[in-house]
Amino acid sequence: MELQSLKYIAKQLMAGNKGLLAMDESTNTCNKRFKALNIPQTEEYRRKYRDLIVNTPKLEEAISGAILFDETIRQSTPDGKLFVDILKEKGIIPGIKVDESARDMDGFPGEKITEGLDGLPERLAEYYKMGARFAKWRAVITIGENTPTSGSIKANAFLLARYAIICQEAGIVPIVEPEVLMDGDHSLQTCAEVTNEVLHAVFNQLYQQRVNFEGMILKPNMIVPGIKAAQQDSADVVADATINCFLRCVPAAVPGIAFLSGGQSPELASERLNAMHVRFKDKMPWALTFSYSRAVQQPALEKWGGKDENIEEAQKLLYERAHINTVARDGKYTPELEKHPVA
Ligand SMILES: O=P(O)(O)OC[C@H]1O[C@](O)(COP(=O)(O)O)[C@@H](O)[C@@H]1O
Repeated sequence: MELQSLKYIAKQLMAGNKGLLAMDESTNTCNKRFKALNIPQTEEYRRKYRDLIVNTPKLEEAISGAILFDETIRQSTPDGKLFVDILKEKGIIPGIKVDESARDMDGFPGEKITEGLDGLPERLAEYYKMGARFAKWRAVITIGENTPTSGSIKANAFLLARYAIICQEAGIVPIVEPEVLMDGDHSLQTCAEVTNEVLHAVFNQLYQQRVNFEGMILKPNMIVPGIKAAQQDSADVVADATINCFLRCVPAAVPGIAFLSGGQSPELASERLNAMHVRFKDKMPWALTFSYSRAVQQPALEKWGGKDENIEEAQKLLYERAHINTVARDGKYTPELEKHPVA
């Protein structure tokens, strides 16, 4: 595949102050989130919810690309318009999650492995025809007493790299997502050490598998303490730890880094992204943005609650959260913005 077109897509995805919208929750994950809010866990309700998202007014002002799930890329509005076509008309580039989710890793208690390479070239060819121009694969790394092991880091990194080169050969920009989970009570320092090791392993494998760094995007975790850690560090500390780690591990040829939110609150995810832009303005070789699922969608999902009469208000909240993150990408976020998100 011509590198020029991969580079062009990656550049468009990272353009201006926009970010990526992760709306690719697998059926299991989506149902889990619906269940917590007593929303029926059916295909029709997942369709209704994704309909609400893609039809959110002004979404394209804040979002450059949207990652879809296989079920979603085939879905449409009640009058038969494919979601993927609605996104394209808005100038939002459609993307597709192609991994088959993380599952328990055989022989490695407490760790996960993400698979999904079987038939990938054929699946990508179909998604390309449907309009997808980028893809995503999420590997999961768990911090525990005896984890992560080097065996699981290597296996996940290798699979990420094979996925990435297969995408590039199909003309699709791979988003490479090695997520070090926030679960647990570990310190920020531990998250930094593990993330450092994981990113080195991932870029080593990407290099060995001949992935073009110019034609990919990295979707990493921020370096944060575990959700149950006694000490919760400030946004500035998180920003310094995260960007200093990336400066050591992520080649300058990579055009963009787009964060997952990983269970941070929407406010923290915005505040931390902002701190990185304030503290490292003009010092980062890559574009840095968001690719949040929960930290952008959660307030809207809660407002919707499965009820048609709440769609408009939920869309407003979705747009506001996406907009706030564009402000954070400009390094202009203030907590005040939470009260009056759109001037
Ligand atoms: O359904 P899965 O494979 O568990 O993925 C869950 C989510 O993780 C993400 O990669 C990141 O989501 P968060 O921003 O909520 O952490 C999303 O793109 C995806 O929807």
